[in-house]
Amino acid sequence: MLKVQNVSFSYLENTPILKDISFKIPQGTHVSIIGESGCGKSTLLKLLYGLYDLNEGEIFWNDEQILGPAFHLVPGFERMKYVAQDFDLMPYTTVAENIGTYLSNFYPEEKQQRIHELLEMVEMTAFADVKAKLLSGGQQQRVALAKALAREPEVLLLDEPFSHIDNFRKNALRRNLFSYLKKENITCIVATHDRTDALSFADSTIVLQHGKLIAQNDSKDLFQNPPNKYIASLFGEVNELPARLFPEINASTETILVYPHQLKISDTSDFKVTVQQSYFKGSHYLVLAKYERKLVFFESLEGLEVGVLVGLKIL
Ligand SMILES: Nc1ncnc2c1ncn2[C@@H]1O[C@H](COP(=O)(O)OP(=O)(O)OP(=O)(O)O)[C@@H](O)[C@H]1O
Repeated sequence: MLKVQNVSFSYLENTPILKDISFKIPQGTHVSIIGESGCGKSTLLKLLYGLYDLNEGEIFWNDEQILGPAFHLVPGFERMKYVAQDFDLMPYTTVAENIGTYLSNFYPEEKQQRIHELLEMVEMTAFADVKAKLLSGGQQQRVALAKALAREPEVLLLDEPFSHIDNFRKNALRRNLFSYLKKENITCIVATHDRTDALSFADSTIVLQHGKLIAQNDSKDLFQNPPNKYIASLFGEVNELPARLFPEINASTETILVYPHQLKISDTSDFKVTVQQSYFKGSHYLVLAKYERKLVFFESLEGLEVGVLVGLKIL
């Protein structure tokens, strides 16, 4: 169990970055940390790893306290691995050697076997003998992941781990990686801007806003019942509309949050919007429309002409 208790931190005096953060993460759980840029996601991961000294509070992995550089010559908690946004590879060393950095040379066959397994997992076998500096950003990111897993950590901390990887590889890699982590019971915490990391691969999600933890919940619950617009908007476009526009539902609040996929074109609806723009998304169009002076997003199977008036209801 990872226990974070009332943690506060600032890089500079009088500029608090994280404020009174507390949460618990059971072993083997996958958690995503989401929040707008600059809210403190990377900083939180660094604190969990022990890279900085806390101003207040405590962090424990089981019974062991995670302490910062004031207490350790080499910062970083040894049962964890942290993959930063800058990958931290040795540029003039091959991919295979980079992955094997933390593996003992005492058992060369086992070492080669393990490197081979990891190369396969991140689909980099063909690049085993290529020097890291010659790789693309996405390839470096995959090597950094493999390197972090070489000596299995108990906790894996990932900062935007798939940000440089193309969609096709990203999905395959995510499936491989997260099923491997589950099988090995490795706890994984991912700071991310990608809603798929949270929705498809995380058991629960922590939401930060201005350095405060404002929600920690099952990822699906947070998406389906977002407590506020900030949280809903981290998952994509969202409309905040007067509840009176939708007599078909019995809302207890004055306004309601509605995702674009929850709105449907209806000729009989009195809630009429004027189409401004249709954006093709592959399987559907995201339509931007105006209701009075407010922007409204909804989905449509067909692109709609600019200026057309359509009625909308809730699905
Ligand atoms: N080394 C540092 N010294 C001083 N301030 C810093 C340092 N690193 C980050 N900050 C500040 O701390 C705040 C939080 O930064 P952090 O990188 O944790 O945010 P983030 O949520 O990970 O952002 P992003 O999503 O853009 O990566 C920002 O205001 C940033 O400017």
